[in-house]
Amino acid sequence: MASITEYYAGKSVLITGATGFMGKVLVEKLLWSCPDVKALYILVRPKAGQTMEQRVSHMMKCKLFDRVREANPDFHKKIIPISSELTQPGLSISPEDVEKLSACINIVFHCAATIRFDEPLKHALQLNVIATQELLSLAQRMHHLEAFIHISTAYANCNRKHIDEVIYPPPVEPKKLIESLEWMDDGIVQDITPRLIGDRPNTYTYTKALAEYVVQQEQDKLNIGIIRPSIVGASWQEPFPGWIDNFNGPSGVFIAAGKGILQKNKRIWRKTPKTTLVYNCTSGGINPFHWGEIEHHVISSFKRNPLEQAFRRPNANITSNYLINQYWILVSHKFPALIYDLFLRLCGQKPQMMRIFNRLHKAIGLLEYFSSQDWEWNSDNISMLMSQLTPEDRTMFNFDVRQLNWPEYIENYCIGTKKYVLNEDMSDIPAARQHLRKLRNIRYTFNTLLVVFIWRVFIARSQMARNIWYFVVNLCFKFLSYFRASSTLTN
Ligand SMILES: CCCCCCCCCCCCCCCCCCCC(=O)SCCNC(=O)CCNC(=O)[C@H](O)C(C)(C)COP(=O)(O)OP(=O)(O)OC[C@H]1O[C@@H](n2cnc3c(N)ncnc32)[C@H](O)[C@@H]1OP(=O)(O)O
Ligand SMILES: NC(=O)C1=CN([C@@H]2O[C@H](COP(=O)(O)OP(=O)(O)OC[C@H]3O[C@@H](n4cnc5c(N)ncnc54)[C@H](OP(=O)(O)O)[C@@H]3O)[C@@H](O)[C@H]2O)C=CC1
Repeated sequence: MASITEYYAGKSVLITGATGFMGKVLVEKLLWSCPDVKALYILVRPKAGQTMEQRVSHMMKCKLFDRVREANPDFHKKIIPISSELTQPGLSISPEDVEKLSACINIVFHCAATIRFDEPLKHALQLNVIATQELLSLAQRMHHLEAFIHISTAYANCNRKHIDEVIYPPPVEPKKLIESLEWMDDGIVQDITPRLIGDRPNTYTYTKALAEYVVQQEQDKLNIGIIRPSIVGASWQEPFPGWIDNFNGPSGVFIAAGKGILQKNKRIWRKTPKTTLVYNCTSGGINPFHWGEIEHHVISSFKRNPLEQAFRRPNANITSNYLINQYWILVSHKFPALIYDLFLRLCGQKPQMMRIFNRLHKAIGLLEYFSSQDWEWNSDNISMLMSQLTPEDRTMFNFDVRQLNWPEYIENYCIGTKKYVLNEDMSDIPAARQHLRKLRNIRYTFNTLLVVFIWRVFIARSQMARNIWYFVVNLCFKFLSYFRASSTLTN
């Protein structure tokens, strides 16, 4: 049997979403571990004032590609950008490019998607479902296609508690939904979205479920693999530990905790985990790690490697109690934010803390569905795949999460958010630690003054408080006298 590296030798691969988080990692891994791959065709659109070429050249300068660049400075020659806007008919690929792709592509990886939880349904449907259909049509024109790999999510079927490696019936027939939404204006679609998505939390998981069904419909014509990762954080080992470039999933929450703008958090649990080619890529069933443990390691990691200019000391206590949570939001988030914004206003600067907290609460609200429930994923196909690999491939393409040391992973993850998401320098850590010590002293001083103030107010108003106070002071005095007398006798 050919090894994976041998299999890719001389092959041409088409990748959508190559400029995204997962796509970039895939491009890097293919270039590194399959150096004889013939070409990687990537569908890219112009964006944010940058042409397709500028975007690709910028992407290839990313630190992620350091080892590939070092091994082969000409690696960019294997990357062939194809202009494509996935929301347009025919993916807006030129007829010449369609010809080219039809003639040479052997494997397709479909990573592109909108992963926003608050995406309007029409747009999520357009990108996650209709564009997938278009890509499948294109794939059918490819004369040498061997596999179509669709990247889904382990949460596509999050309305179920036990998720097998099968395609479940879709919540609605995609074709009918597409036809109905076509004539509706955005306002109507927004109004009926909650009814449509039903027991799913957002348009993302809903449209990803529809996309799986759409892909499965082509299984008689194409060799299809559906990959369902759960939550993808920073890189584990390759190309180096801790690489991450976004705030998605839990990363934004980690950063918020590290910056001290997440003092208390809602309760989080975690207990994660056959048509033949669906792969649930989850870790909970094999190497579980609970949100409570994650919290502990994230906080202690950020105390060792603090982020710059933290608002408060890293913290995030998990609570399931709604009232306690609301209390901490008020006391630990809103009140300090208000004071800080007032301070900024007095200094003639624009207030910003309240805005950051509101954004954070919105993000946490959207994540809460996932962080407060348990799912059980069957991952037999993943285990089977692992057992079929040669020992060399198992090392080169290591996805055995049993070997993952969670505390070490979380440490690298946190350092990765500091270095690659926030672009902070590791040499600033001593200054950041000094800043945390200053924050701790401010907190102690503030708390002491607060206690003294409250007590003084209380004493001034209540005879009973005064009596208790005199009783306690008297008791302390007596205890001290007794202690002094007994120590004089002993001497
Ligand atoms: C230390 C305590 C830890 C204890 C553990 C606690 C963990 C709790 C968290 C649990 C997380 C559970 C996560 C489960 C997720 C499962 C999902 C399924 C898996 C997937 O398929 S992955 C894809 C998931 N998709 C996402 O994660 C995207 C979610 N994001 C959004 O939908 C939007 O970004 C959001 C949150 C609605 C915000 O939208 P908007 O207000 O329009 O802002 P922008 O997106 O334009 O961003 C503006 C600006 O803010 C930055 N940003 C984005 N998100 C965050 C964030 N969470 N925290 C901080 N900052 C964030 C963004 O980069 C932009 O910055 P610019 O500089 O570009 O302006
Ligand atoms: N990250 C995670 O934790 C998980 C991700 N997944 C899945 O993995 C896949 C990739 O996710 P991830 O890399 O995190 O997402 P990103 O948001 O980082 O990347 C999305 C990619 O899709 C492209 N794209 C979006 N809209 C268009 C468009 N209209 N035309 C052309 N390209 C477009 C983006 O291009 P551009 O740069 O031009 O915007 C980008 O390359 C998705 O299918 C997602 O569902 C599944 C589980 C977990």
